[in-house]
Amino acid sequence: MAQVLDLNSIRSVLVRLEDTIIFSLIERAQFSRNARTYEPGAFATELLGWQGSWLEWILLGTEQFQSKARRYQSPDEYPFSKESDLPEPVLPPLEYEPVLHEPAITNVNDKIMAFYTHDIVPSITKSGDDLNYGSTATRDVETLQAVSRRVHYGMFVSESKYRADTETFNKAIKAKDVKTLESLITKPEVEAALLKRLERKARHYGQDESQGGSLHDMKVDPEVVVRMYRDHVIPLTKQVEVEYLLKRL
Ligand SMILES: C=C(O[C@@H]1C=C(C(=O)O)C=C[C@H]1O)C(=O)O
Repeated sequence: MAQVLDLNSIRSVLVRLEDTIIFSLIERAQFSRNARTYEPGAFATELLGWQGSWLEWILLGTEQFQSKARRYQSPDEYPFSKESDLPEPVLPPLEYEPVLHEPAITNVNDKIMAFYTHDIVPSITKSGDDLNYGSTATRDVETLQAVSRRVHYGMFVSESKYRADTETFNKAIKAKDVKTLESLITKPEVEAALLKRLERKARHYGQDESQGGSLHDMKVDPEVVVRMYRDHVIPLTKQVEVEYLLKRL
């Protein structure tokens, strides 16, 4: 009998990542849109002969260095770059107690990159170009990695739910019944509480209590944060949960 995986402690990680993600969005919002950061073949090609975007170049370099520090041997970390482009760690492998079912692991970072660059960046930044391409890409990488951790943590949620009711899940998995799996993993009350908490946090962070008002430059629009979770983060987390279950047996 597989060991119980405590869903409440898993959910507390998701709550903590809300703060990380809101603060990383606030940091990114300090700079202009700097659309050239995301354009393949813009200045990154002139400068580096790199065919992708400046962000992709910075992301690859960051992930290659972090891969040497064993980042991607952790079961809650998934790279945006191709695994074949990442070097082996310089540190010896850590012996993790296997929690996730390895063949069921899925990587949806391409979808995270798409919604972040096409929807979120334009929603939290002022239009224009302030030439801060280094800071822009650095803040983008921090935000993308935090959102990636949050979405892929859905596999731990899924494993916990699976272990708590294996028989019910096995029936739906064997029937490839996606609708039933979606219904089994969906907790509307958890989602509703999360969106309310998120709105409160985003409204509060960046406030200067001593001045009684908000530091306008230190904030992101709480509605954008709520929309990001409602329309992208939560649906993608649930997709990860279902895709994980479909490959669980
Ligand atoms: C993450 C969970 O699974 C689903 C996804 C949620 C989310 O992404 O916030 C919240 C509740 C569930 O619908 C959970 O049950 O906590």
